[in-house]
Amino acid sequence: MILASQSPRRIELLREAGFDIAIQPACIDEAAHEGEAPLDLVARLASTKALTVAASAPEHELIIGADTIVILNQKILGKPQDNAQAHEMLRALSGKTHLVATAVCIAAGGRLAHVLDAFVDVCEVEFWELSDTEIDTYIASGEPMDKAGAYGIQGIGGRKLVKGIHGDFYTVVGLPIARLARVLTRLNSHT
Ligand SMILES: Cc1cn([C@H]2C[C@H](O)[C@@H](COP(=O)(O)OP(=O)(O)OP(=O)(O)O)O2)c(=O)[nH]c1=O
Repeated sequence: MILASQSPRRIELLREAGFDIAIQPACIDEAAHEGEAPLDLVARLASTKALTVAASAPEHELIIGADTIVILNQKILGKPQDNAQAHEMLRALSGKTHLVATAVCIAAGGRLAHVLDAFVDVCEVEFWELSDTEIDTYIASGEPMDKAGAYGIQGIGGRKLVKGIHGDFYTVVGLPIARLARVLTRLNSHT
């Protein structure tokens, strides 16, 4: 099985769940298309990652692609480019409830690479009201930089910013592992 992702969190979650995976990140253009809905974008990116790697993978190999986005008032918050953008995102999330969507796509490799299964899992996350000092202290920790929405629920973010969640914690981290494990078990029992 190949994970088409460089995310250390996804690698760790799959390995901890007992899956033996090889890593082959897919470098793709993650920009949204004009007028594309957030859930359509996240699903497209997960399947593009999986299919890009699947095309050069061995026949019958399973490839997993995933993508995570943060959605506030129908708008997508990606990864911040710099501290100023991280501040802007965290200011917008302060005191509000947003959605985190993680799309997962499982593809079969080889010349006839194709999608075997795909789903989007959504979790609701509520933030405490944040002061500018709290935001700047959090940014100074370095945690926001490689993360959608400029926070990590698994780190300091979860201990300082998050008031509550409704849904799967691991969807926010980047991979709804329990749901994915069920799909993989079903697919493996068919092969
Ligand atoms: C909201 C949130 C996001 N994130 C992370 C999950 C994802 O790794 C990242 C979103 O970026 P993605 O583009 O989904 O993934 P990635 O760039 O890390 O890896 P790849 O493209 O190779 O698959 O944000 C957290 O780790 N914790 C959080 O609480």
